[in-house]
Amino acid sequence: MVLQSSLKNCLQLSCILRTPKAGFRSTTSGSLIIQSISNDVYQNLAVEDWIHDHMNLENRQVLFLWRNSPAVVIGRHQNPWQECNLKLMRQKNIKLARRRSGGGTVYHDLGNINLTFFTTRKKYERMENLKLVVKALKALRPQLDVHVTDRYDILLDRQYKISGTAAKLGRTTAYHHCTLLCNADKFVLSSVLKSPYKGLKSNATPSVPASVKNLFEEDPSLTWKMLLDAIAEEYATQHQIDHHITLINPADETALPGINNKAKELQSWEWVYGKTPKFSVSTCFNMVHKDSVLDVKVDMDVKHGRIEVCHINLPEQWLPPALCSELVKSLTGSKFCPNETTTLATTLLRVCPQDDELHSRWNLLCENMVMLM
Ligand SMILES: Nc1ncnc2c1ncn2[C@@H]1O[C@H](COP(=O)(O)OC(=O)CCCC[C@@H]2CCSS2)[C@@H](O)[C@H]1O
Repeated sequence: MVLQSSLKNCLQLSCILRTPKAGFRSTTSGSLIIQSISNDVYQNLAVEDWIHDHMNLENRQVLFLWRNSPAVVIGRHQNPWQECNLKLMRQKNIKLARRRSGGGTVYHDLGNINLTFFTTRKKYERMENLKLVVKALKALRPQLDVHVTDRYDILLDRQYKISGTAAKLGRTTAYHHCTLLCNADKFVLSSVLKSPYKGLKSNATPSVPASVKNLFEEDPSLTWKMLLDAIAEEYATQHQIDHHITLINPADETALPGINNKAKELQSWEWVYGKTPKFSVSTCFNMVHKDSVLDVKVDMDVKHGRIEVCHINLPEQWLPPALCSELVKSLTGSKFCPNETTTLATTLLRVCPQDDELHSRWNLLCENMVMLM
């Protein structure tokens, strides 16, 4: 398989991809296999958006191949607080992305391949695409026991998930995308996909946890490049095109006009957290102060990622109600986010009465509130 130089290809691609949406080509063999040169999850999701919004898929189908540096990708209608361990992700520098398709939460790193199949809405066929992937795997290693389930997972050895699927159906165009676990970090995968929250209630789509396995555990002689090539080969055969992969640079505004704005939007707090369906948190924590332990109960309603209603229940003797309601007042309307809460707590503590005892109690309460987020 020849991977041509990215620059040359992006220039070619700018001509191919920028065929006006209304433009019409009379053959179906204009199908394309493209691969991203970026490992940035937001840029790669932006490529999906771009193709979905700008390409005429009437006479051409597109297969997009991409890999990301460590990231957790939640579905369009999911709640990140419910699906993953955000604190651990911040510590490990693992990005959080919300995709435009529905479904559950998955972990990506360079040991995971993503495949996006673009078609018209009419030709959208998830089962056919997944069968193509299975066929490619079998062509490479006939002994692999891989099959597609009725929920569009690909299983290895009848029990281990190696691929998860999601889709976006637009008015005229559609895409189906799936993962393929090659040698992703399974320890990180399972630890980041565990939420520490107990009292969280929401109608957000829940994920369906599964036992996962990497293909390379089954056959260490495989490489991700071999898998990509095998899939490209099978796609090319089925679409009667040449099997070469065209490299694409998702930061290339000339080839993909408007792409950088799409990536920016996908990275914004408003999209990633703000699109979370309304949820509530009811929780308790202990505050150890001097020799006593105090139980604090907190109830919050969160809408568009912002605290809409907040109740903090703690004894009047411990903190004057006026101080507690100052905190509640500034939390209301603010982002359900540790950074924002830390900033507003710092501001509040500056105007707190210069009483050391009260100051330290209030500080303790603020610290505990930050830890909830
Ligand atoms: N990378 C990867 N591949 C396969 N399975 C995974 C992966 N990461 C986690 N999981 C397992 O799947 C469940 C969630 O399964 P669930 O069925 O809830 O969700 C999915 O499968 C969604 C797939 C989305 C694919 C898109 C393609 C391009 S961008 S993301 C999770 O709890 C883990 O047990």
